Amino acid sequence: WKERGAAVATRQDVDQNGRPVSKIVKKGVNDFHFGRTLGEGSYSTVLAATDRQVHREYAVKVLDKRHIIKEKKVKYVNIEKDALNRLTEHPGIVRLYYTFQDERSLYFVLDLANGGELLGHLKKMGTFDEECTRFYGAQILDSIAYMHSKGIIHRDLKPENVLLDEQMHTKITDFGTAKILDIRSAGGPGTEGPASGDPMDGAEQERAVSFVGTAEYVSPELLTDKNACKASDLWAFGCILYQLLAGRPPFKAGNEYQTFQKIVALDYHFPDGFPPVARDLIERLLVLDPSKRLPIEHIKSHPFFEGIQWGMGLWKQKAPRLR
Ligand SMILES: NC(=O)c1nn(CC2CCNCC2)c2c1CCc1cnc(N=C3C=CCC=C3)nc1-2
Repeated sequence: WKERGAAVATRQDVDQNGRPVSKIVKKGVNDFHFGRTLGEGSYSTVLAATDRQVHREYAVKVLDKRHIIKEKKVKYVNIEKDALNRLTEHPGIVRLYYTFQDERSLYFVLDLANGGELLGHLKKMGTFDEECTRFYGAQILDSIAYMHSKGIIHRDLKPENVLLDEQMHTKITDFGTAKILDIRSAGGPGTEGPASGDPMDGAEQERAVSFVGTAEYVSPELLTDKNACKASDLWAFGCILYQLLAGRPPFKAGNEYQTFQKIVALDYHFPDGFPPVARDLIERLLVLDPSKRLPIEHIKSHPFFEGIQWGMGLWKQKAPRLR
């Protein structure tokens, strides 16, 4: 694996004349004390780890080289690393600090989210109230907006991949199934979306061509024409909002195939008492035609998010007590 773009650690040192110098030091596995297992994948294990020099906790994702090659996942590993290297300046996304490798494994040194998964807290509570749904929904949306501005589609957004840090703020993780769009549609000056602001205009630039995702949150376009686009993340976002308030995802059946049938038929219902303003927003996200889903800027100004302070204020404020 080429170590490209990975940040390396620097250590403040002094030269022979006592002048401060920054020395590039490459961290290695011996620089960490490994602790509990946080998660396991088909070719990776994520462990809590403490950097022995600076006594700081991280999550270290250990990827087995032989497994990656055997399961033909080299492309996915490089996409994950490249995606994470593009997403280093947002509080709502697990940050990759640096990578290193040894003979057997690759190591991704990442933010540790000590608060566990949003899904775990939802299961404990049953459902979230509107205030909590508004706050967590806003943080997730703000992170999606940042990802999309950097030309990254997550493609597997779900409550299991929304982690919580010590302040109970969200951190989105697991970019192993992300899609990196070409620079023209990444966002930023000169690559703004067309006048309509519709995330799907110029769709030929924004389409990705491979199948990924978790059944309950997969968008209809991924099932019908195998194409993911930025609006596919907004479909998953609509499913997450519904699940926070209802305590279950909108599309769930006895098996994956039946779940897929419900999705492409838009076969879902709101439980009695579901908050009407939230229902209005979700109905504008769970739309079969991706080009007709509410674009992010319109979601932010929807009445459901009234009172949300978008931008850094959202990340500085105290998280509401879960109830
Ligand atoms: N696949 C990953 O990159 C990844 N997987 N995990 C653990 C998973 C457990 C199942 N649900 C999805 C996440 C992590 C990361 C990134 C980096 C990362 C940082 N902090 C945590 N923290 C956790 C704390 C308690 C329970 C689970 C995870 N976990 C991870």
